[in-house]
Amino acid sequence: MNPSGAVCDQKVAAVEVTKDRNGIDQIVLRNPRGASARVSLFGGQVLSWRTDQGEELLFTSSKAIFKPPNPVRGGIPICFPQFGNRGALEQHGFARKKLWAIDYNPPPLHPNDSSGKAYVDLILRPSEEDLKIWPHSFEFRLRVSLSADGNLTLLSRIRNINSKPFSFSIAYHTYFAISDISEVRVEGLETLDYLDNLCQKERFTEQGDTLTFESEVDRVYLSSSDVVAVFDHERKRTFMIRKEGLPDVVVWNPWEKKSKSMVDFGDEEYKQMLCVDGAAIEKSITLKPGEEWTGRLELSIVPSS
Ligand SMILES: O=P(O)(O)OC[C@H]1O[C@H](O)[C@H](O)[C@@H](O)[C@@H]1O
Repeated sequence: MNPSGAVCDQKVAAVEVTKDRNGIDQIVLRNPRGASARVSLFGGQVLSWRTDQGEELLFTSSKAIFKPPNPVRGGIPICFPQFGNRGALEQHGFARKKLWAIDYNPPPLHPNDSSGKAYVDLILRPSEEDLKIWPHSFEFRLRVSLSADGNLTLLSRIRNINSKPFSFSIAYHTYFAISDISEVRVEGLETLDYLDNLCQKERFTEQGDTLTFESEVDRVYLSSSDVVAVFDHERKRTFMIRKEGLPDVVVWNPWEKKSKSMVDFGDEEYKQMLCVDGAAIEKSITLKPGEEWTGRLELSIVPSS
């Protein structure tokens, strides 16, 4: 481990700690081919994921507000312990607005989670304030890693260190950068039931073979398979989303009207983003005292015709 607590396999990868304009640490992960990822301690949020050609794969709004306590509009905000307004907490819970810490001594993981990867271990523990609004002691450990082939993995371990059970929801609210919303399609959600946030969370069944976009979409697909694909015809590439412990998939594009009502969204920028999240929302996860939940999201790209 280097003095920062960020870790890498020295032979193949590099990890660097920098500060953002607010003095908050950011960790830059690099692989030997030149792919990179950048993670902020604010929110434990991945803000950038680039190919070895330097091409950004995650969307960040040109009007994103980089000043805490606002979460950054883009990258991969973590919604925890609540998704959206499905509960008594603020929208998407508090984790995305908290300062996480580097975890210098994480409990061991499988060697496959480390070897050949650049990675950093982060931890979030509740503050006194958090405990007032959500009275459950937890440890949320997050490992963000970049593999030699440029895949980005977010591995979460959430432990109940309280004396009573608690339940939570979680989503990795992944803003993919796309060529144009009218050029993409999502596969892996066909025939699934979904809850439509645009219709008071009413339940519908997906009828199409693939999902394409012509207007605002704000849905939670239920119990999907562990692989979902976002095809971008114009860029001739496909994002592969592999997930474990995350049964649901959020699909969100605000379209023109809603994005115009958001102060941190640039004009027409809704065309260049699509959120497809690995999530556990409909059935919240319950942890008994001492229990731990593990969830994994792995993102990769493959060329397509
Ligand atoms: O603006 P935010 O709080 O970041 O939420 C952005 C979006 O997140 C999810 O996709 C919700 O389903 C949407 O209803 C919400 O608009």
